[in-house]
Amino acid sequence: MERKQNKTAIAVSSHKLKIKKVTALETKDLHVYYGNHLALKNISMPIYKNQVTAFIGPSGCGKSTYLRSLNRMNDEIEGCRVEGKIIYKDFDINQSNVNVFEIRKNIGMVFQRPNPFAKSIFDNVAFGPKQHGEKNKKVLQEIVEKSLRKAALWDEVKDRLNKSALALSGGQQQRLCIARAIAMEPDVLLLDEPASALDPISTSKIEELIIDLKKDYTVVIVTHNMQQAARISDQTAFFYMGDLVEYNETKQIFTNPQEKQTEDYVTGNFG
Ligand SMILES: Nc1ncnc2c1ncn2[C@@H]1O[C@H](COP(=O)(O)OP(=O)(O)OP(=O)(O)O)[C@@H](O)[C@H]1O
Repeated sequence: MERKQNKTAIAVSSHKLKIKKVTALETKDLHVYYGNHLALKNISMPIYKNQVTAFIGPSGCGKSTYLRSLNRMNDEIEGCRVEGKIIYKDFDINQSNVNVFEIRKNIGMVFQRPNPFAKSIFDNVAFGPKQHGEKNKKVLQEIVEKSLRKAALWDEVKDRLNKSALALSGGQQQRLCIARAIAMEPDVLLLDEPASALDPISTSKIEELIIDLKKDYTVVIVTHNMQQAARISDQTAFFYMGDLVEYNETKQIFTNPQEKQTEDYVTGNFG
C-alpha cells in the first residue's frame, strides 16, 4: 500500500538532476558473518555510476560492514566471512582468485579518521602510483597536482608540498586522503563517515567536494548524519539490524518512505 506523502524536517537539496542510472557495482545475496554472527542478511542492491549513494541506519546495523565488502576490505578482518556475489564490470569480485590490490585500486576507500602517512604531502599522494610501479618524476608530479586539485586542496598546499602531511588541519588531512585515493584513478570511492571527525566548516568543504567528485567517480558514503545524506546523496539505503530495509532515491527516502521503519528513522521517532 502506498504510504501517504510525509513531510520531514530534512531538506533535500536540488543539485540532483535526473540522469539515466547505470550500475557501477552490485551485490547479489550478500551475507556477511563475524564468526557465527550474521551481520548482513541477503543484501542485493546496485550502486549507480556517477551518483552519490548514502548508507544510513542506527549504530551496528551493518553500514560499514557493507561498505567494506564492496572492495574486499573485510578480508583484513579475522573471522569475517562474506558470502554472495559482488559484481564489478560483469565479474564477481568476491572470489578467492581475485587480486584484491587491483580491486582496491579501482574501488578506493577513505576512512572516518584522516590517516595520512607520516610523509610529505607530495609523497602521500604519490605513494599509491609509486607502489604500482610509476617511477617517472614528471608523471608523478602531474598525478599529485591533478589529484590535489580534484580534492580541492591544491591551492592550500601547492607551496608546501614537501612539508609533512601531519601539519595539515584535520579537514585538510581528510581531503589529502581523498587525493591519495584519487591518485590511483579509481572508478568508485568508498567513504566511511569521512566528515564525522571534522568541524562544520571542514565538513561543508568535504560535502561540496563529494558533490563535485561524482562527475568523475561513483561515490558511496556511510553517514550518521541524515541531513548530510539528504544534502549530498542521490540514492539512500536504510539499513537496520543487518537488513536492507529500503533503498531508493534520496528524495523518496526522506519525503515519502515506503517502509514504516524508514519513516520512523528519518523523522527521528526511532527506538
Ligand atoms: N571486527 C568485528 N568483529 C566482530 N563483529 C563486528 C566487527 N565489526 C562489526 N561487527 C558487528 O557487525 C555488526 C555491524 O557492524 P558495523 O560496524 O558494520 O555497523 P555500522 O552500522 O557501521 O555501525 P556504526 O554506525 O556504529 O559504525 C554489529 O553487530 C557489530 O558489532
